[in-house]
Amino acid sequence: MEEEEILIEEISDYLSSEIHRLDKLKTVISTIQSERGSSSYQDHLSHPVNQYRLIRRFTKEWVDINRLLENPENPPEFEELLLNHDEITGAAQALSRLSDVYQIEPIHFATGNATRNAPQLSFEDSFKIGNALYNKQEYYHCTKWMRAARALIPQPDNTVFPKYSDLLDYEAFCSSHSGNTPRALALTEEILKRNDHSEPERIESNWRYYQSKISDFDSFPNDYLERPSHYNPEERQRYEELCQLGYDNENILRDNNDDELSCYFFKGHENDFFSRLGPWKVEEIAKKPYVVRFYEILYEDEIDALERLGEEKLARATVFDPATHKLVNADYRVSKSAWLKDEDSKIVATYNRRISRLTGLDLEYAEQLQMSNYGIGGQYEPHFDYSRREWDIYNNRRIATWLSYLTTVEQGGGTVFTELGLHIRSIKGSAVFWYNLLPNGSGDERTRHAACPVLRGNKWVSNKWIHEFGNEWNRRCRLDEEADNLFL
Ligand SMILES: O=C(O)CCC(=O)C(=O)O
Ligand SMILES: [Fe+2]
Repeated sequence: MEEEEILIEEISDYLSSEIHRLDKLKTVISTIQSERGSSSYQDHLSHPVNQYRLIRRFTKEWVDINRLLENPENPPEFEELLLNHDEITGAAQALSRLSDVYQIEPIHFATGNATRNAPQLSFEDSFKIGNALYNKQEYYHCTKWMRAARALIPQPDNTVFPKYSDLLDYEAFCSSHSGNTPRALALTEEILKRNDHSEPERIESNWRYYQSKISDFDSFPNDYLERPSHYNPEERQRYEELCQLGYDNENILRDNNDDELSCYFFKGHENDFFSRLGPWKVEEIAKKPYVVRFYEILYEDEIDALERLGEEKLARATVFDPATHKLVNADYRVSKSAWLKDEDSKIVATYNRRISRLTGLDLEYAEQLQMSNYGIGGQYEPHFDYSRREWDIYNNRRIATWLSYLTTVEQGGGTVFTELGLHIRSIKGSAVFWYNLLPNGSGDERTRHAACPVLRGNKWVSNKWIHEFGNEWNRRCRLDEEADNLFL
């Protein structure tokens, strides 16, 4: 009887720990299920908040599940899907970038007011994002996310981690490091008043420290936060203002309305019978320099095929290790671009021929077709497409760019020309063309441009960079004139 009693106790312990384990598993899996929602994957992931949450699940919830499954005989194998914490940091930085460029306060991301039909972030998520930024010493953004977490924390907070006082503590530290010590002091005083922090001595010593630093700042407004400066603040501001045109009112395309622009049907170059029979819709976007958009330049099935080819190459680049011929868990960031050759598909070759026919330019020296997919907050800061390195200047630079859009982005994700004051929306099936070099061969600085971060949607573009060589007769060297139509 005694032996049996011990056995019963042991089995009961075992049972209750197993029940506890299974309960936990159940809770985690149902959290995951509820976050996944019921819309299509494409639609779901068009929201940056959902992209963040997917990344978070593979650093937290699935890691927990993996641990909870340690004993059973046949656990599903998914270790190679788990992400390390850098991914959360990347996502936190991306959300903060969106917050800066589109002037959306983190609390609006958290409450679902940032994009149409947006999901919400919990206070834990806001804290986690703030914490990742704290670890990266990005105190300006850390302050904002901690503040959002504080606004969202359930009250009273006895059962949650972190507690309200912990959030105050983080926010105080980040405020102080972003230059607002009076704010840090006020927040620390609030912690002391609450009298529920687990390290009261540390909080008191913080309070003394902030107090000692404060005298010079007396007249600071309480919630003042200075945004860290950028290496080129004026261009940065122009870039952000132009990007903001793509946030909501999609009809506004430009803030510069000086040129007389028109739309026309383009019947092609001499001997282009194809275009004469089926002219192309062209919209002039700027005259000097000449920038045009072709509409309906790619057909639906071509777009699908190009995206598929691009995706295959992107996927291979991230998970396939050619040295070992094995699937590897790449810890470097996912590359965004893939290059497509004529031989990859008839569709690529056909499209390249079309580009050549419409621009009147020879593609023998052109680069392969580049496919780019922008991830969470994906962007490309202001740049020139032509090289400005000394050596390259005499060596076959990119004379022109043919930029195709394979998706329509719901919010954000336009291309902006910072010198021209232009915002070009990403419209599926269209392509924008411009010359990067003046007819005398020097770089045209007015072509400085950038890709705005994708706020909502999925952005696929493709670049075809056409070079000088082979085009000596197609676009002749001239000293004084600039291109003011497609064939100059
Ligand atoms: O994606 C865009 O809108 C522009 C991309 C770009 O400028 C580039 O890849 O050079
Ligand atoms: Fe570019």
